[in-house]
Amino acid sequence: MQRIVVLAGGIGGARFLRGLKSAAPDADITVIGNTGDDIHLFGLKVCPDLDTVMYTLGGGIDEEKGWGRDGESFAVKEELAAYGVGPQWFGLGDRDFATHIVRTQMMGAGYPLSAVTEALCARWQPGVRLLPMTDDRVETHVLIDTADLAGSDGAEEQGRKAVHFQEYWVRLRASVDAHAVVPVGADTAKPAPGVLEAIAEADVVLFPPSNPVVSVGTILAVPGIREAIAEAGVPVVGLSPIVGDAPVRGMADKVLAAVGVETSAAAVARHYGSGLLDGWLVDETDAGAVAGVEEAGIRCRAVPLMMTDAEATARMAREALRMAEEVRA
Ligand SMILES: O=c1nc2n(C[C@H](O)[C@H](O)[C@H](O)CO)c3cc(O)ccc3cc-2c(=O)[nH]1
Repeated sequence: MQRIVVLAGGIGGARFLRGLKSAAPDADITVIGNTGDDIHLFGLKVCPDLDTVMYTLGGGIDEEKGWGRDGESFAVKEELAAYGVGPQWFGLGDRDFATHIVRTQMMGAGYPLSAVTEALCARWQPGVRLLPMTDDRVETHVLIDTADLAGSDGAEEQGRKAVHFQEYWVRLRASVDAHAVVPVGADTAKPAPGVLEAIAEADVVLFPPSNPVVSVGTILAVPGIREAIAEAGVPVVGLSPIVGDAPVRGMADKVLAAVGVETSAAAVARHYGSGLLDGWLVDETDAGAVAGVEEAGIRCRAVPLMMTDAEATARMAREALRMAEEVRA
């Protein structure tokens, strides 16, 4: 049986995984999920990327938004607002709240996030083994100018401030410049149980079209994970989240700029580098980038990369697996 390890962020990773499951129905898939987006709200631990993968593969996702539960209502959020308790900019629905309550309760009882994730997945049956990248607390913070924060009247001394990734992404809609992206806690985090073992036993490692900085980049920032992938000696193939010099969805350009990477399919491949990446798929629109990526020592091909429907997404997954076989040969 083919053993596939996938490093996944939120929506892009989850949708790609759906395609991968249909392209390789018999494969044993382990997903290493980003937890740098996690946030504590109302006393609850919220894990957006793990939940997005779990709900998407388990059939409980809001398909239109790509995050949160289907058939959602927002009574709790409205009641909290009536008490003047925020933040209101983060849309937690009633059904979703139940997940965070169960998670927080189990963690309060001493279970690590990896065990809690397994327990939540017992209900959702995502058809993959979903592991958080770490059981330790990692929080991605984004450094912005204080002048860009609402409420700043410009009179106070101007400087820089680190805000939680979700505040940057959801409240500020990544509308202001990011000067740095810091996965706080990553440097001392340990890979969660099973992560290094899954990588060591993998036949192929895939980077879906997830955000290279705040999703895949954060997972790679956990000491030991990047090294394990580089040393696994198996094909590592990625799919570009950048098509035609713009992110397919989300605002990846903002955080790419913060780490000094141009928003292009070729620049993202070079950012990962040939020491990590063996193969890279770019969209047909970016066929002109293929030669440059190959010059950087990474096998590259242009194929359709828009996850417009299940079949198109499955084709992308098949192309990634085919490229892995070519690399292996
Ligand atoms: O744009 C939004 N994204 C929301 N997301 C998505 C999420 O913040 C980001 O898209 C990811 O963290 C990026 O990978 C949620 C995800 C959850 O699991 C639970 C609640 C939310 C709420 C929002 C929201 O209000 N607005």
